[in-house]
Amino acid sequence: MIEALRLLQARMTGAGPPPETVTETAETLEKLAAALEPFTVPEAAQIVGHRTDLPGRGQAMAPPVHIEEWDEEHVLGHVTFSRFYLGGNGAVHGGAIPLAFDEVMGRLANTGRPRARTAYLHVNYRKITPVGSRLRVEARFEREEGRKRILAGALVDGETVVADAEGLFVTLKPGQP
Ligand SMILES: CCCCC/C=C\C/C=C\C/C=C\C/C=C\CCCC(=O)SCCNC(=O)CCNC(=O)[C@H](O)C(C)(C)COP(=O)(O)OP(=O)(O)OC[C@H]1O[C@@H](n2cnc3c(N)ncnc32)[C@H](O)[C@@H]1OP(=O)(O)O
Repeated sequence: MIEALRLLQARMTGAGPPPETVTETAETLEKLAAALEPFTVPEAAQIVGHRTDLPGRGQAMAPPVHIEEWDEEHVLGHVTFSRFYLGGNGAVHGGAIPLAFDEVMGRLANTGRPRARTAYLHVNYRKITPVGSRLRVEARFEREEGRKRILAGALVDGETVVADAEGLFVTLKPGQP
């Protein structure tokens, strides 16, 4: 279902369909939304966001980062930004890149350590990030200072770093949401 939605997002973004196809598509989507409505559940019971075995934990919003290596110190993976993530002129939207970093660095920050949330994410856009290219995703745990965890990440196209990031993740106090 999530894979199919991702495909739909990409196809819809890239489409210039005739009015009758637009109407038909909208009706089909409304029917699908209505079919799912009776199955609305509390957050803890939903599938999306909880499937750590799926790219982006099953969130169709998050770019589909495929994790290849993952331990307490580093994460390695790859991602291809589909047409859905297009900003303009073949480049990925600047807001989609932090989504990928937050997902990967947030997951790393929360691996083998108490829960932490993103306090900041500083992203450097070094080159345009091309839509449709398979990119390497890297993240590493840099250091810990009390409740603060500093992580680094990079998005690499071949040998070229297209974006890199520093993230601060702060350990949550008991009872902190
Ligand atoms: C969504 C996941 C949730 C968390 C994970 C849960 C379970 C994990 C399980 C599996 C994980 C799998 C995947 C995870 C994938 C993605 C995770 C994404 C994570 C997120 O996407 S999460 C959403 C966005 N995130 C927020 O929604 C945070 C909103 N915010 C706050 O909740 C507070 O703001 C908080 C808690 C951050 C800090 O608040 P606080 O009151 O507890 O602590 P305080 O302010 O005292 O800061 C303590 C020290 O950090 C320094 N400090 C703080 N902020 C700073 C900043 N911006 N710049 C520079 N320094 C800063 C202070 O200066 C002080 O430093 P010092 O001690 O040296 O003075």
